[in-house]
Amino acid sequence: MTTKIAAAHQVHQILADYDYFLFDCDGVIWLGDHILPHVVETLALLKKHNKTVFFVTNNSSKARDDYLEKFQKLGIPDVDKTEVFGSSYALAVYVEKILKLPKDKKVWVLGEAGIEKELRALGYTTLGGTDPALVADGLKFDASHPALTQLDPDVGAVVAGLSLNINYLKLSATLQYLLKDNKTIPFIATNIDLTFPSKGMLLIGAGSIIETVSFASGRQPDAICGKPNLSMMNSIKADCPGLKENPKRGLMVGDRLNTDMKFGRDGGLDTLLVLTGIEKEEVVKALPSETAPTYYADKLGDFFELLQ
Ligand SMILES: O=C(O)[C@H](O)[C@H](O)COP(=O)(O)O
Repeated sequence: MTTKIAAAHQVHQILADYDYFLFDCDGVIWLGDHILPHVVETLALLKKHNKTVFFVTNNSSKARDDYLEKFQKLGIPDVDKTEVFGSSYALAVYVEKILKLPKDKKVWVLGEAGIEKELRALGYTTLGGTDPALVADGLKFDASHPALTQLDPDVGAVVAGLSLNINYLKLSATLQYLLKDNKTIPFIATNIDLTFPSKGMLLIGAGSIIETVSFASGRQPDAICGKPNLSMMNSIKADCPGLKENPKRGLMVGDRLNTDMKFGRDGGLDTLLVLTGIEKEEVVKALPSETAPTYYADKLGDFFELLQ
């Protein structure tokens, strides 16, 4: 059973019950480059009430510094890098801390600049990714392309995420590394979102791209670093002892059940689903209590609007 937030007294109750607000971004804060209605005012309201806010996004196309620019551009001021947790950053930390990939090993990237930047910031050399040789204008597929025929022997990990400039060459080159050395090169993914909410439509999500190379290689990723993986939650809790001690004072706000809501629930937080991204109200209302969000709302901006 879930409760719809539709009245001012419910917003007051939420402000009284929670100190820590974790926000998903695509489909909650913005759709592409469009900020959703009254999000700026809602975030300002939370700051006014001294709430702690984190932005937790599975979108790996940007690094944390790029997100700071995006927040600024969309009129959300004063976001600090420590408040932004992206799957590109989570993946880079995984490669360094969990996989312990030596820095003289290279990383093959199926994805965008966000992953490359976060890996390079930790001292890794990346291949693939946004390399212009793989996306040149008018490039026709050629099975003798060096990306397919001259595999780099120093590649020690294959990472995959949202790839907005995907093509057959990039997918096929990724497949070569996944098959190489009897399929032993570690395969790390950012996230499992099958679709990507954009203004007025759904686009192909990172999960669908990763599924393509998984299917072709017969391999599943060795790790998926974004939501709902709890290593991201543990990093947030490590930076926020209050949330760690009392997760029930935390509210995870998202638009997708199998990533955002599961992430919040598994982390011991209460959850709020907004209907501006992936899920539909009739689905949410019919969920059994184990998977239903604590609350749902038409949009995040309702917090502000209901108090007017
Ligand atoms: O396909 C993807 O990577 C996701 O749909 C998308 O970018 C998720 O971002 P989030 O909703 O976590 O901000």
